[in-house]
Amino acid sequence: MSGRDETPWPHVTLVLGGARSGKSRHAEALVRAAGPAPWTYVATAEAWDDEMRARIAHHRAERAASGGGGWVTVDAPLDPGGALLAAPAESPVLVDCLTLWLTNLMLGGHDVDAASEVFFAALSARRGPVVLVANEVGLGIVPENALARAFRDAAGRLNQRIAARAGRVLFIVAGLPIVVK
Ligand SMILES: Nc1nc2c(ncn2[C@@H]2O[C@H](COP(=O)(O)OP(=O)(O)OP(=O)(O)O)[C@@H](O)[C@H]2O)c(=O)[nH]1
Repeated sequence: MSGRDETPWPHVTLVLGGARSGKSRHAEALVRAAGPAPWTYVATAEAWDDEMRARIAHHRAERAASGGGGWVTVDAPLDPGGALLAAPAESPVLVDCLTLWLTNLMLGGHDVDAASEVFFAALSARRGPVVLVANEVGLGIVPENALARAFRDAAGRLNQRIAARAGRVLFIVAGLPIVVK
């Protein structure tokens, strides 16, 4: 016995995929289909430079176009669990993306295990549907750099832990979903 809470999360969907695989678009559609607005978009990305600002503006415009004003965006680069708990009860929530959250934690020198437990507790407490987006980062060659290897391992472990408890897991390839669980 690990002593950890490992109860399942039937209300959680994990959407995995590589960069520009179409996972965000697919996840947004799942959230819109999961229940009426408001749909909470928990963003873990930070706009470090002009390219990222443009990327974020593009995503916001796409959500406005597809969601007709139904999306509420919450920035949570370090505490997506807090944003989950603050979202209206029962309403659908999207967290995009866990891998960037992990990056923020590791680059900021935070305790990844402790932060993960806080996030998992928030997932357990939530009743409404939650869609989590994460990158599948381990399909390429082994990185030469130790930090990149540690990151790749941490991302894979996080995905496994969430997939084990999520009610549904999808892998998006070239815009198309493969049902994993
Ligand atoms: N801060 C902030 N970030 C956002 C917002 N909308 C989207 N993002 C971020 O944009 C990122 C996803 O965009 P991309 O990097 O273009 O997606 P991708 O993972 O390469 O491609 P796909 O697999 O096609 O989704 C996520 O990390 C989001 O957090 C927003 O309104 N505010």
